Amino acid sequence: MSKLLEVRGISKYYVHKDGWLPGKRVCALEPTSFTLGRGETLSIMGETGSGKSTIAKIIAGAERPSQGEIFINGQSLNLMSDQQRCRHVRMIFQDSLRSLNPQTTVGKQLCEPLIFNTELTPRQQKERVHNTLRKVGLLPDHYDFYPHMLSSGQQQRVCIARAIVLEPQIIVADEAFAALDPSIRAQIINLMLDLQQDMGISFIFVSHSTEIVKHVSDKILIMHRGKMIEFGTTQALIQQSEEPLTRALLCSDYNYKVPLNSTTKE
Ligand SMILES: Nc1ncnc2c1ncn2[C@@H]1O[C@H](COP(=O)(O)OP(=O)(O)OP(=O)(O)O)[C@@H](O)[C@H]1O
Repeated sequence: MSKLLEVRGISKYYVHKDGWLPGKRVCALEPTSFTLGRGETLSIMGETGSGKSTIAKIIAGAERPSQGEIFINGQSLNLMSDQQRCRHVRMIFQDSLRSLNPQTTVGKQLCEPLIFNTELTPRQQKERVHNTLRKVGLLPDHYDFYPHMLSSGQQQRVCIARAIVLEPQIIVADEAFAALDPSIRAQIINLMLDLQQDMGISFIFVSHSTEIVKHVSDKILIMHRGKMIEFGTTQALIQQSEEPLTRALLCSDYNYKVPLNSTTKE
């Protein structure tokens, strides 16, 4: 599998602006490195506050790392414009359904990334959006619908359409499907896997669901208090890991309690 993404030593410190200790530096992510191949799926697991979303946001460009660098096809993301980065990596957020604008039609919302990031003419934009709607199992007619005219499953498909309309190489989904009804969630995950097959997209999922992680992942990264505990293929981690946290997250028959003081290091 050819290397698409290389994450090299990224870390993140936040400085508290208010609260009890203004000015205090908090380490959300210690230097972390891993790679991902084209068309592969990586899941990031770990308890709350362990740094999963921080990794996701840094890869998607929503946060800057304090240190380290990320390469896509050997090209540093630091040296790319926002436009270039958008064409490589797109993110589906936890509250993606709420990120749809209720006052704008689906078509206009899907055209927006094309207007800002491509040279396509309005006619080509519309054509690309129609094709993208078909790819996610919607109809070209949905172009003129407003979000409230769609079911939650259809709205989620619009969010996926918005992520793939620029034909990125990587999609980062941060707990994007957790709030969905289980039957819709299964359909949406199968849709993502079909898109991966058709378009060769690599996925990075942040997930708490062992079942989903085992079903979709080629590789898994386990986080604890801002530190990478383990990174490896799904099979290797399930069959060979001796890390208590990995086994607790992946093997339901393993009984391990995450220490109560397992908040992020300061
Ligand atoms: N903007 C911020 N300012 C200060 N601290 C932050 C900020 N964003 C995240 N943190 C802290 O960094 C740590 C890691 O947060 P992160 O959101 O990456 O965790 P997570 O593993 O995704 O948690 P969850 O599963 O609950 O979403 C947490 O302690 C969090 O409080």
